[in-house]
Amino acid sequence: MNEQARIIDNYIDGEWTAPLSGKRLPSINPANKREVVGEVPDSIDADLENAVAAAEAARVPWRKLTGAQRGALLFKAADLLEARQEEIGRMMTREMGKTLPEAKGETVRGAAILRYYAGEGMRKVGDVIPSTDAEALMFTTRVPLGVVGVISPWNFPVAIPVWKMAPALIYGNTVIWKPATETAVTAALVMQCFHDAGFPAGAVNMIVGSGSVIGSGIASHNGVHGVTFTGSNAVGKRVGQAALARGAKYQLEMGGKNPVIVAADADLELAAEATISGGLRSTGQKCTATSRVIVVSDVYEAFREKLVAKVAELRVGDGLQEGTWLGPCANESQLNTVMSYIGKGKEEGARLLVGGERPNQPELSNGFYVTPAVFDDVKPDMAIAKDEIFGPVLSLIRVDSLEEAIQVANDTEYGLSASIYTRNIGNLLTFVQDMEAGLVRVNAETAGVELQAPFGGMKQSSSHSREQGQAAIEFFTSIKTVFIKP
Ligand SMILES: NC(=O)C1=CN([C@@H]2O[C@H](COP(=O)(O)OP(=O)(O)OC[C@H]3O[C@@H](n4cnc5c(N)ncnc54)[C@H](O)[C@@H]3O)[C@@H](O)[C@H]2O)C=CC1
Ligand SMILES: O=C(O)CCC(=O)C(=O)O
Repeated sequence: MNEQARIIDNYIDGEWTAPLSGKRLPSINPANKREVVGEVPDSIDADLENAVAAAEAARVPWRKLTGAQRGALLFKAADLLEARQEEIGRMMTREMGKTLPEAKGETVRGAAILRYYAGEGMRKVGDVIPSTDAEALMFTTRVPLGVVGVISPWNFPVAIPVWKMAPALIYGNTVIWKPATETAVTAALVMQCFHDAGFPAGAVNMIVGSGSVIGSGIASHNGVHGVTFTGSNAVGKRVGQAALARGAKYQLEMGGKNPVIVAADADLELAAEATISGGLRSTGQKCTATSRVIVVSDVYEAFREKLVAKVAELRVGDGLQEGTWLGPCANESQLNTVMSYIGKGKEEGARLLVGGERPNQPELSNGFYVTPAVFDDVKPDMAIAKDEIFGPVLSLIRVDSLEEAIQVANDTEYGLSASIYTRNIGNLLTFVQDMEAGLVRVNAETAGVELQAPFGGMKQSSSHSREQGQAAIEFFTSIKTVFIKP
């Protein structure tokens, strides 16, 4: 990697390697589309072949290290990531727009994830099970899948790939990582931490290129034994089908249309703050972002007034500038999607109360900015209430009772995260029991994933698998049942 010019290479077999196509794609600053942050590889199948060969050659020696030895490398990578949080955070902000405090926070979170999984190298991997044969010893152990493909999106350029790569590596797999091209310079800085930590050649590799060539190539390559993906539903399904067709293991983490329910007894101040933080931080570009705000009629007007007043105060701007609360959309196509949903919302009869416009300050004119929007009078069958927008758009939906609130909240093809604001124990227990989501949160925003707990969705939000915490071992290993007789 050339640090000065930010010309990024692939990382294969322990070395930075130029793409065989000789071609690179620009990585653009969404706060200023004239600023090219880096030139990143536009790789071809032959680059992927080299990475698969390197990961395959490394896989037995890597598996044969002890968990403690692998863990020591993860601890080193964590220290480097943490020490470089300023540089990595700034690059993340320049590549995808989230504010610098969020970007640095995410980098530190990456270090915490690496440390958590470093410790996993010393924990138990199986159980002793009584055999029906009195002389035999029967137990389970776990073995790595082999070569794991990691396909990651641009919205969490550090945390998501790290929460996939760290468990893959600690359990003895080798890795081929395809980051999103939009954030591939940040990815290269992460990769440099693994390199500097001293991982053996081939244990972890990075190939940058288009999804249709490199992403799809990983999903369908017979030399890749497991594929873990986070991104859109449309692509996730294709990845899953390609892996299934050749008998590989796969894990998909996809969209959400996450509701917050505001009950009649809610602390409205807290609920409004959490709706804003959960829905609009990172410019609404989280799969756990709040987008449907379901409010019981007793407090509807009072809550709406608080919410709109607070949203109107949020400062949109360059994520590197102090005081910016909300950066631009990550890329032009994301901005176009958001603007088209704002148009659809108006056409379908919802009332735009605030935001939803391109800001008119001259200093923002070259960025992919949109002011945070709140729609009123949203009906559950409108597009803005059904589709994942992945932008700073909140939809207020009025209901008459908690029962109706939960029914509306569940009326979606997604089931990732949901939250409720209430102080009534009956309400919260009903919500916890009846809500169809992988993550349910009471008096807390819908976003906010803890690395030591399982994370994943129901319905179309995931392949029904879970990531993070102890759950990760289920994907990244296979159980082997051992029966031994003297
Ligand atoms: N669940 C989540 O965290 C995310 C959801 N999204 C959703 O997806 C929408 C579009 O965003 P995109 O960046 O276009 O997401 P995407 O699903 O196209 O991209 C995610 C990753 O998959 C790769 N990819 C693309 N096409 C592929 C293919 N045919 N085979 C294998 N890999 C492929 C991409 O290069 C990237 O690394 C967003 O508006 C949002 O709704 C996007 C990013 C993250
Ligand atoms: O809310 C978070 O911290 C993680 C969200 C996430 O996984 C995503 O947006 O893809």
